[in-house]
Amino acid sequence: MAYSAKIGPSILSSDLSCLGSECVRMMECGADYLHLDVMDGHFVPNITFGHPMVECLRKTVGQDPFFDMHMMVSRPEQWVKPMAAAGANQYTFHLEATTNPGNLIKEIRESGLKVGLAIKPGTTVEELAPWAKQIDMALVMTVEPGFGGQKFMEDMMPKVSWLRSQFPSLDIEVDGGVGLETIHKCAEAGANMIVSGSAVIGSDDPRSVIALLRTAVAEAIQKRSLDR
Ligand SMILES: O=C(CO)[C@H](O)[C@H](O)COP(=O)(O)O
Ligand SMILES: [Fe+2]
Repeated sequence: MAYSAKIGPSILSSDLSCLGSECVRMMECGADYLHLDVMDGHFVPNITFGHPMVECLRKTVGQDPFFDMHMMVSRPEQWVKPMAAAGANQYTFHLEATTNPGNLIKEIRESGLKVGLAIKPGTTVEELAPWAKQIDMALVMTVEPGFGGQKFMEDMMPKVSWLRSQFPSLDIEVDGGVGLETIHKCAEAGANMIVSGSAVIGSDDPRSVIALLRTAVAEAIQKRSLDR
């Protein structure tokens, strides 16, 4: 099985005045990667930060941590090169935000980044499927994008199961309301890249939460491989 369990804290719900040290803290607590939420106030009704912040975070955390950029922006084409120059590793754009996903995938790759493709809750997985063989990761949103701390949408799990059945080695990420109460649904459905914001950042013991999330996913992966 090509994919493995990876936990990527979303720093959206951390103290935004301390983003650098929060990123370092998450890596020290065992995070596999960092999920950085970029919002432009247009694609979603909220604003976070852009590539200048990413450049500063890269300087603070060093070269190793993998930055998965969740681009909740209306013109994703505009930020590929700036994000690559700032030190991003993966550029995850929304299918709903572009009329030419094929061209954008090509641009992202040519900039040396991995490609993630995200769908909002109202977008069907069949719309993502034609691109699945060209991307590194599919992101199935489990909340309406825009804010941390929302309730997990369990009715998104059939999308994850279907993707896992059709693309057995694809990295599949879930994002929104994922924590210790909801991880088992995600893991059983076949998600392997787990974004968790408030459940990790808000915990007194983020190290344990990250470890428990990873174990749940790793066990589901092992079970799936034994069932095959
Ligand atoms: O993309 C996002 C919101 O649009 C965030 O990554 C997500 O909401 C994570 O936070 P939480 O785990 O608290 O839901
Ligand atoms: Fe996100």
